[in-house]
Amino acid sequence: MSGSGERLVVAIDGPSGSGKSSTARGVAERLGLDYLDTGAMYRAATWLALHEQVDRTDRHRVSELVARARFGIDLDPRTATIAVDGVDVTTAIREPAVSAAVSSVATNLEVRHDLVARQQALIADSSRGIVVEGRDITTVVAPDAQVRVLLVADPAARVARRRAELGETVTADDVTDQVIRRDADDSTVAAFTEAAPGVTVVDSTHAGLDEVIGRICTLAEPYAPSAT
Ligand SMILES: Nc1ncnc2c1ncn2[C@@H]1O[C@H](COP(=O)(O)OP(=O)(O)O)[C@@H](O)[C@H]1O
Ligand SMILES: Nc1ccn([C@H]2C[C@H](O)[C@@H](COP(=O)(O)OP(=O)(O)O)O2)c(=O)n1
Repeated sequence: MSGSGERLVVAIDGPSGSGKSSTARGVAERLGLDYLDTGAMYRAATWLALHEQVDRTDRHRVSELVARARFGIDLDPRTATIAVDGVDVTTAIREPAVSAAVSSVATNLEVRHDLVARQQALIADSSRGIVVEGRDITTVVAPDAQVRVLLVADPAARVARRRAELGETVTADDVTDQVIRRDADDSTVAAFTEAAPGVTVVDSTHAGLDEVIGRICTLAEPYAPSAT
């Protein structure tokens, strides 16, 4: 399991727009590790609930639907595709409708229990070592990871990044909803606003992507002799 010394596990948590996905993928590519985006799993569960038109306030129905679903998760950081019951949803899970609804599924504790178990199984099965990113990786999913990072950035920087990414497709209010409101909702079930003991805080507000990737690779160096 993670932390036992044989396989490197890098756990990265942080709020929306802090740079988790791009940073985690970059670290995984540089160190030759697998990559798991746990947010994509909550998004895929949300896509399924929307697709099946299940009432998301009916928490038990949503969790039953998710429990029956087969997730196809590609751990290659260069591709990182995700499928639900054989349907590739890699692009669909980034749609505004999924972003707006995902917190209602991510705050469903039955769904969390199910997805955390699946994430831990994927980590246990990774023979190369793995970079895992989300909101509760350093605290719940892989608290014994050798490298544990809380990636933060000022709210204004996070909103600006999301805005640049989404472009003309969304309004300023939508972007603020996707970043600030969603973090407030998500932080009711996962502690990603403060670093847990032993977790290194990395602030990306004024640090470029390459610099942030480099800092995390440096933290991993003692555990990955081939790391640069
Ligand atoms: N250190 C950084 N400096 C500037 N922009 C960044 C940095 N890290 C990521 N980004 C950009 O910010 C946006 C959001 O990054 P992303 O990795 O999706 O964040 P998260 O997964 O935390 O929501 C992307 O467009 C990404 O290229
Ligand atoms: N380990 C995780 C990962 C994500 N979530 C929630 C929080 C978010 O609202 C959604 C989607 O996460 P995602 O990382 O894709 O969100 P951002 O791209 O950072 O905006 O899932 C969670 O509760 N626990």
